[in-house]
Amino acid sequence: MNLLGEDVSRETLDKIDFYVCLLKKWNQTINLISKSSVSEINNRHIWDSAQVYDYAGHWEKWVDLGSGGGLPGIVVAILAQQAYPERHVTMIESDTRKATFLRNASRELGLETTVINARIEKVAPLECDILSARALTDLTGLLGYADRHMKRGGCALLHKGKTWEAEVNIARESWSFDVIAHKSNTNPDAAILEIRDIQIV
Ligand SMILES: C[S@@+](CC[C@H](N)C(=O)[O-])C[C@H]1O[C@@H](n2cnc3c(N)ncnc32)[C@H](O)[C@@H]1O
Repeated sequence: MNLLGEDVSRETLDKIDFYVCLLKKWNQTINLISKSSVSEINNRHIWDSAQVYDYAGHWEKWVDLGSGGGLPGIVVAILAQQAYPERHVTMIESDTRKATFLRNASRELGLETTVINARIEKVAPLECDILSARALTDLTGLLGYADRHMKRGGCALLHKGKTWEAEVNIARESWSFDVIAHKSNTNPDAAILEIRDIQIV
């Protein structure tokens, strides 16, 4: 696997394999990913999540909203761990059983993440460099969350499905922002939206 033009180490790939094992095991009792997607877990979830890492550039503080089973929060933390141990990932997840999974998986994987078991809108502003969210809510809602938790000059990297263009147009009614749409490598209809300079209109 190649990210940012760098080869990913054997150790990192082994951690990703271990994370996949944990996801599959816990998915038998908690709905972390849809049962129908388990057979395609690497492409549908792991490499799909890993794409945001490519677009992040330099960062110290990453916040992933509505992390569920750790997509993309845990994947990003694994990718950063070896080369950039000073980088920190915080995950916000309101479902207590999923938050327990995130804490447990982080411990088993040796990741120094922070898991906040609360609603995003109730958490005090986190001032992050990078904010991510996958399969959480529409773009207008995500921009409200980003405005709360991203620091000035920060960047939101948002997984969006085939409605992304319509969502951008609707969001422009409430927010002004700069956006670059990166075509998804795992789904031709989907995009990773790189969003900066968010301001309410
Ligand atoms: C559809 S899942 C997506 C999970 C993961 N990001 C993924 O791509 O598989 C959305 C997650 O966001 C959480 N969630 C929804 N609204 C939330 C809120 N306001 N605050 C915190 N977590 C929330 C849900 O509990 C759920 O785990």
